[in-house]
Amino acid sequence: MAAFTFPVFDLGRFEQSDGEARKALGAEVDRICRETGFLAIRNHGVDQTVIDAVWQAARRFFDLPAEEKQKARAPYKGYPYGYLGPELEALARSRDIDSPPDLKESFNGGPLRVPDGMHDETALSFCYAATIWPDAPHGFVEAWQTYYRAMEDLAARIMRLFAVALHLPENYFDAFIDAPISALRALNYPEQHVPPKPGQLRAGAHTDYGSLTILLPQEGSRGLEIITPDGQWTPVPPVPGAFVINIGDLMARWTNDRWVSTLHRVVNPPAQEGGLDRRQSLAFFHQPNWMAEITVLDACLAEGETAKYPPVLSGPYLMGKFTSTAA
Ligand SMILES: O=C(O)CCC(=O)C(=O)O
Ligand SMILES: [Fe+2]
Repeated sequence: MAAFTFPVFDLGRFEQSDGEARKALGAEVDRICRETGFLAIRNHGVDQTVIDAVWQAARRFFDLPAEEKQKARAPYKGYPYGYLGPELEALARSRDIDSPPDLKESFNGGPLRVPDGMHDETALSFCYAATIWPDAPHGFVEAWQTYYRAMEDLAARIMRLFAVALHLPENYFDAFIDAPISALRALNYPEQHVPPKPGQLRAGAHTDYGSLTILLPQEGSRGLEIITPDGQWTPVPPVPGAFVINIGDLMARWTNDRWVSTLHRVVNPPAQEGGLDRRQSLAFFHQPNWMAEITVLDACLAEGETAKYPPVLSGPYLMGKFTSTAA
């Protein structure tokens, strides 16, 4: 098999295209989402100052003393937002694989507002639960919210690209994602002064749960790996100035598994280098509206083929996935 090349897609070029060129670019994305489920998006239009501000804010937050960070901690196990300290999550457990906790800490935030008329008690106590903001560093909340809004906008543009890739009307997904329940997570993988336990990783092998994830790994950093179509763990190379996008389980389901929600993980820095390689990342987990009904797309069913999955509601589906990973 030919050596795997990580796919890179130019979003701005797609958005300016029309006619046959647009169809061809959509077909390219369809092929990538069927084979790899991961791609880098460049020429995405997100302002670098917005990225730098949240990156620095997250770094300054993670640099605070542990007691300071704990003031913003999630108040109980399973609470979705706030600070999640070291060794509190094992992503591999989402696949029923017993594993030591991941070697990371994170800060998590939810939707910026509760939509008018939202009275669902379960939604209000889960995805619309309050984000527990830290008091420091100065400017954290503003930088976070500005980046969150930029990610919501970028995710909506990528969903339009996905609609074209699936031969759907370009605005097909718009009604499913006009009150999305996405979450933003800042991750810090500390230097490893103590060797990891057997089987312990920075992030255990998992798939993401939602429609798509917009990942920003630390520039030039190593560690993120995906299973490529040949079944091998393969490093995602740094692509300067690009976001890494991946399909989540809900999108795989929506497309009747035409598109793949690819297994990925973050491996430890090489022990021979002393484990002294801190790594930071930002992950935006895009998730359709709480009440969006996700029914296998007709466009993904060949003549005579039937859907593999019954319809699910986006919010309750996410909740079911979420509860399995607390360590
Ligand atoms: O930090 C990374 O590069 C990936 C993190 C990830 O896959 C996740 O949190 O779901
Ligand atoms: Fe992930």
